[in-house]
Amino acid sequence: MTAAPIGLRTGLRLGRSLNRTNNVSIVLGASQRAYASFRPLHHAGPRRSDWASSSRKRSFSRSSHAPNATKDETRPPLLQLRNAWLRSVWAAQPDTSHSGTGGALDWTIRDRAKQECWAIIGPASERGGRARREVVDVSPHNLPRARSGSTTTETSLIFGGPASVFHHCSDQVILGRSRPKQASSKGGDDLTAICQQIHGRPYHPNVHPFLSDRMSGTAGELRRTPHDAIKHVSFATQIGGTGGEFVNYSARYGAIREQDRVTLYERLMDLLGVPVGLVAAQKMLPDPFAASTGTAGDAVGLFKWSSEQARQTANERALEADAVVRQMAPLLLIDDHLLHRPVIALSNGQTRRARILSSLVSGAELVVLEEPYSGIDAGTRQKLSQLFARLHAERRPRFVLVLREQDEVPDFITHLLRLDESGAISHLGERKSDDSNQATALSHDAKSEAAPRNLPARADPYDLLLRNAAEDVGRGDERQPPIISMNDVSVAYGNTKVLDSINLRIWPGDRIVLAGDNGSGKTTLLALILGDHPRSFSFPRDQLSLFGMARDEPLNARPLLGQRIGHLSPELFNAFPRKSAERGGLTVGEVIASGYGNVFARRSYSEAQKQRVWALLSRFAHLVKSSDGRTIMEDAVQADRGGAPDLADVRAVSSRGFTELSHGSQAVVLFLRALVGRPRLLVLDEPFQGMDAKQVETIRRFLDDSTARSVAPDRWAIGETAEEKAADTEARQQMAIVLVSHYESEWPTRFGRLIRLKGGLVEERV
Ligand SMILES: Nc1ncnc2c1ncn2[C@@H]1O[C@H](COP(=O)(O)OP(=O)(O)OP(=O)(O)O)[C@@H](O)[C@H]1O
Repeated sequence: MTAAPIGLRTGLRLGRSLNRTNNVSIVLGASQRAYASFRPLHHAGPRRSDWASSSRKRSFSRSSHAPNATKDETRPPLLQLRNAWLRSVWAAQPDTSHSGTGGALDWTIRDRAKQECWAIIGPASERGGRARREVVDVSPHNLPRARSGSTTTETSLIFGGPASVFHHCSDQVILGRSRPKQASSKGGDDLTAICQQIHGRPYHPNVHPFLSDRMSGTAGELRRTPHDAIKHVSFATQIGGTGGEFVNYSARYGAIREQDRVTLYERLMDLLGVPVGLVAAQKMLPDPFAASTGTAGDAVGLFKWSSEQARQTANERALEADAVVRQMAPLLLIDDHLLHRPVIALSNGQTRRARILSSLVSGAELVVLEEPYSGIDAGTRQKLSQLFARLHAERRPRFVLVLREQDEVPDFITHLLRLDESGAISHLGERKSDDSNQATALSHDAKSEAAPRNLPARADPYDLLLRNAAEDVGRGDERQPPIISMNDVSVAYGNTKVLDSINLRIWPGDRIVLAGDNGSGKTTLLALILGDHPRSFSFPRDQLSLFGMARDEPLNARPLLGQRIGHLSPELFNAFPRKSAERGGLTVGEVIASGYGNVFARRSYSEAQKQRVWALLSRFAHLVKSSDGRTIMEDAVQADRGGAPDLADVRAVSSRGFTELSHGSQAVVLFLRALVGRPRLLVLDEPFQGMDAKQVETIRRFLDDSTARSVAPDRWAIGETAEEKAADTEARQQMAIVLVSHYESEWPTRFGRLIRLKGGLVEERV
């Protein structure tokens, strides 16, 4: 749930490399003071509706193009694909208005506001995900080439720039990105640079017909590039670098470095072409909000205006940009406090909203939102849906949503492109009346967070938890010393209180759901429990005790704590080192074994530890799939004996390279890593992200069966003898578990405690 830097990928400009000098500090101080006293809200900036019409007057504005100028029927389509060939999308079933055969896709997205809004739905599996990405990012290579002398509309690519150079780039031109995404080979940086120089020019009117008038317009301000007009905001799980290094995801809890203090407001202003505050300082530009010194010094110098008039002009532009930011931010539930918070400090959900805001502020005309609801709390999911529906209906901008198959489809979606596990298009066209696909989930009571994800229907998870609590199921053993104890613990950043007087005990055997809206303090609380938060060192033992000791006790040193706590979170998933096995990366078995001591590298392990890794893996190996979606164990079983898995099968899975696995399988392996050392506390923060329904169900069943007073016989016990198995069962029942999930439907059925946070306070306690 930690924040990631705001979406530079969505078009925010990268600042110049930081060059801190004494001068910068002086100017920065001045600009911050000036800005602190600056209250641009009183300024009568254009209303959002005026904003579009006044866009041509304003040099920074990139707002939508005259929204209602054309009738729906005559509007050029937003997307028109003819005979596009997609490698991963191997089959398609035509319907009346859209068709595809084999890998060749015909698909039109018309600009019909309320009547047509598309979602692309694909499974989270590696193969399904690849097909999904290909549909969003059709590459020029996939479109048929122009036939010489042909007049047919199948002429698919028209390059305004040097096509040959462009052709070599792995450029994506269709729905999502309109600029080179990555350079695939050595020397790619050069290619990328060349492509970036020309990226505005190549475009294909048949693919994005709605851009035609912009491109042919003679007035300078009409000549918008696809890059300006189409934004791709991706929240899909990003797997970290392949260099094998571990990324320190807990850095945000500590003192934020000066250069990382850039606020959301400063990022957004920069996006509108108005660097202010720290961004201005980093770019070594004068700050338009800085008070004029009125001295001759204004005429010269790196951080000075050339004249008083230049300063005034810049100030006026800055005020206009400020008005735009402040009008749009509340739509995304971003208030003044959040606007002025360092981007790095935003919570996961806040970061996602900020990235959507950046695409809106930039004036994009078509925004492709990938997995916009994951990591977002139920209430906000509902509000976001209402916002998207309203904006799409008004074409400010138009949206295309990319969803996983387990996501709910919001009501305003009228058309679907649905891909199945194998990459086949199972539906392309209007949403069928019976194709509700959990759409009603968004209209559920927000507090219940009930948003089913293709999981079997069952009793209301919240009611189930209350019943468990009443029957003492999922409740820890309070006769034993608590594992974690917090008394009146508060955490504040400056004046912002993030946790407020928290009192909490976690007992052996507890099964706790930690709930709360985005920004309510869950990650911060977990960071204290995990001992990752620097503040955890400052509390005396009677305020914060981890395993009966203060955090700074030698017995709570990081490696020792790592042996007692198993942990999985989206941040750990993203940060885990990934290097291919050929380059010395970890195998599946080595990743699981790295859970002993919670390290992120290969170590040597005892024979007993290896045996446990294999024994644990044997229970879950059937869930481990390679990146092409094939179950490794099944392959082995089918090819060899067709029988139950034996040690050879398990070893085959264990020796596979971790990076060879699908996303969901990597998450399963990291779950086993968290378990392997028989931790006394298991912290599972959104553990199911990226897993398919079968993987989620199996892990949930494992958690349920590991709860004391389980009704099911323990089929997960590990050991040779009955005594060993009993000891293993006992250890799992004694393990306390804290789970965070924004989806109630993912809660295991035998949890018996709930802590719900709101604004840093405990709002509900079961
Ligand atoms: N270094 C910081 N400076 C200022 N505010 C911070 C800092 N770090 C976190 N915050 C704020 O603390 C609040 C709690 O953040 P936290 O990440 O704990 O929320 P969360 O409940 O985990 O949210 P989410 O569900 O979105 O992940 C947020 O409002 C966040 O902006």
